[in-house]
Amino acid sequence: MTPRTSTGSWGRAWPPRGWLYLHAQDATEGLQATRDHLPDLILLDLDMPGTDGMTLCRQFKEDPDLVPIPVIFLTGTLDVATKVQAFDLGAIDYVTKPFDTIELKARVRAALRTKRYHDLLTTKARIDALTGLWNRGYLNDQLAMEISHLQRSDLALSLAMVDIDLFKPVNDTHGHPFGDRIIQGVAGALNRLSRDTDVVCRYGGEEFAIILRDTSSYGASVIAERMRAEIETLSFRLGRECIAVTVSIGVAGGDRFVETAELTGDALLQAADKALYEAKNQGRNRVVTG
Ligand SMILES: Nc1nc2c(ncn2[C@@H]2O[C@H](COP(=O)(O)OP(=O)(O)OP(=O)(O)O)[C@@H](O)[C@H]2O)c(=O)[nH]1
Repeated sequence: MTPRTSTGSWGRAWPPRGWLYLHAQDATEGLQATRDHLPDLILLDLDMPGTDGMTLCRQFKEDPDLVPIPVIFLTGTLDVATKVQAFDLGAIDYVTKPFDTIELKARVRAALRTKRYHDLLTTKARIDALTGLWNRGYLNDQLAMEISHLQRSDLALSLAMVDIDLFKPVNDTHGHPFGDRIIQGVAGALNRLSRDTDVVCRYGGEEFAIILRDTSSYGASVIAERMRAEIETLSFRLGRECIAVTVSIGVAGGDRFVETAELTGDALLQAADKALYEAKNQGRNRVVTG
């Protein structure tokens, strides 16, 4: 059964204008709707046909994709032990029926505000300060998530590791601040040449990693070659001098793994890293697909 958008049984005052309200009849439908729509907030009853609200809340909180979504229990159950259990499971609020619509809306607004702060902090903690790209922690999380999605679908996934060639001499000759400008310039080019759905990260130092969603290893090698060629044309001015840099790129695709079980984030990272090492060995400024 498909959850419907509606004004629910709370009359015309609900939902407030501009909010989309999805209504599910039971836990199975609720879990599916939550996975499909990733709502900003969940209002959850305790007594439902089949699985009860407490069990469903535990399922939300055990799923890495759903755990950040605030859950407000909306129930007729008044006893303190149940309330404590709900909060211990991760609920953000507990409202008992009959409730006042104005108060409920205020509690929903407060929960959404808290979620926005949480999202903002989470995002900030995952951004590399020098380049504005995602950092390594975010890459690892996204890679794990993408691979788990991949194992449930037919979509492709590739990873490219990009490393600036002979960067140490650039730093040693022209200084660290100039080296930083080059890292920023290369980061900007990688970002420009990626699709919105790609995840471009600074992996560390002068190394970058790009998750290419829905892309075969062949497609990824074409994109990587485009990036390599573009970066080669960049020129960084320092006084009267113009400095150019090149990058080596290692590409690994999920399609190269015969056994799906062997495809993990670490395995894809290792395969891309091995290809990068090979690109360096072959003379740098090239793309190698593993
Ligand atoms: N300016 C600057 N330099 C950095 C940063 N992080 C790492 N580096 C420098 O990047 C250089 C990396 O050098 P190596 O790992 O020896 O590699 P490379 O000289 O690029 O040589 P190949 O990778 O073999 O082509 C080191 O000198 C690091 O100090 C940073 O944030 N800013």
